[in-house]
Amino acid sequence: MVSYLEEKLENGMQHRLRAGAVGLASHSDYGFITILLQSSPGLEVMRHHDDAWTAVPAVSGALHVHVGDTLEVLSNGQLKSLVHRAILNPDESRISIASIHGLSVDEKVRCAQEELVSEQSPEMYRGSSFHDFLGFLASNIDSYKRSIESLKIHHRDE
Ligand SMILES: O=C(O)CCC(=O)C(=O)O
Ligand SMILES: [Fe+2]
Repeated sequence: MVSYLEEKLENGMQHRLRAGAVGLASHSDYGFITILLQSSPGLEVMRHHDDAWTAVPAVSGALHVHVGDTLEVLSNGQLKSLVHRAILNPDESRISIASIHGLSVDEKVRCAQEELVSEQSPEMYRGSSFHDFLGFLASNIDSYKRSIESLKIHHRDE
């Protein structure tokens, strides 16, 4: 059993991949905000205005904070969640710690109704919970779809 595990783990080791390969595929995080600490470069974010990938420098002790899907839903799209990914570097080991902040598993979040929804500005996303998100992941395991796309409400005049 040990050799079975060793072989599987060794095959899955990311250092076997070429430099610059994507280690963690493009995604946005569930939750309101993510607070992330990286020990060396690797994190890349997609710029909102032109979708270009931009490396986030690893500054010792600096925390990187970004908006997650739940905050996009809560703000009715006024704040956009950040698409990001992690790139491999076979010469340097890298540790990243991501702390993703959300509500309890069955708590559905939808946007603030009275403050943000009107005839001119209709609700843009269906409410959903972390439980719903896990269900989405399980049924889209082989695709790179973002769960927030599945929450968008399509209004008739769009
Ligand atoms: O390793 C990284 O910098 C990214 C980690 C990440 O995106 C995540 O855990 O959601
Ligand atoms: Fe992430």
